[in-house]
Amino acid sequence: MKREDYISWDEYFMGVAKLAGMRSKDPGTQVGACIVGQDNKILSMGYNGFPIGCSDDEFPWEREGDTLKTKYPYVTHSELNAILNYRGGSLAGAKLYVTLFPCNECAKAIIQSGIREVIYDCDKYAETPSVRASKRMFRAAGVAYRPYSRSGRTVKMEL
Ligand SMILES: O=c1[nH]c(=O)n([C@H]2C[C@H](O)[C@@H](COP(=O)(O)O)O2)cc1CO
Ligand SMILES: [Zn+2]
Repeated sequence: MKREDYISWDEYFMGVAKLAGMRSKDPGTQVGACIVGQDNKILSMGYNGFPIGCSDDEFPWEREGDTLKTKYPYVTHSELNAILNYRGGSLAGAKLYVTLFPCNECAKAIIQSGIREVIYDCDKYAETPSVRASKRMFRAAGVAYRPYSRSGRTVKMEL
């Protein structure tokens, strides 16, 4: 008889997104994303980090101060990295699992890439103009978004 305590699709894909986020060097917020095709096959993953060639040890991870001395102008968001990492063709009809609600810049890339559903975990920036703009664009473009429903399952892995 088959096992009954296997993880659900949602746990699997959000788990993969979380694991991707664990690669982030950002001391503030680590974000992970996982793009899934309509057939439940993983197409791409990403996390927030500096572009190729922009050293994690030379570019700043600061949140505050002179803009050019903060991470914000340089960091690539997890969602954009996941979209750009995909080299297989079209993402039309795909789903995006992401640990943090996408900002307005990622929302534009999500819509334009043809992703049709966003499943997010944390929404700590919900009241910011950026996230409010994302939701407005998603609604207008017909991109569905829903909060990930945590199962409460904890997974321990020896790595
Ligand atoms: O959607 C997102 N995706 C994403 O990867 N990020 C990244 C950019 C930064 O590296 C970090 C946010 O940092 P902070 O919370 O310290 O402002 O998360 C931030 C957002 C904002 O919603
Ligand atoms: Zn973003």
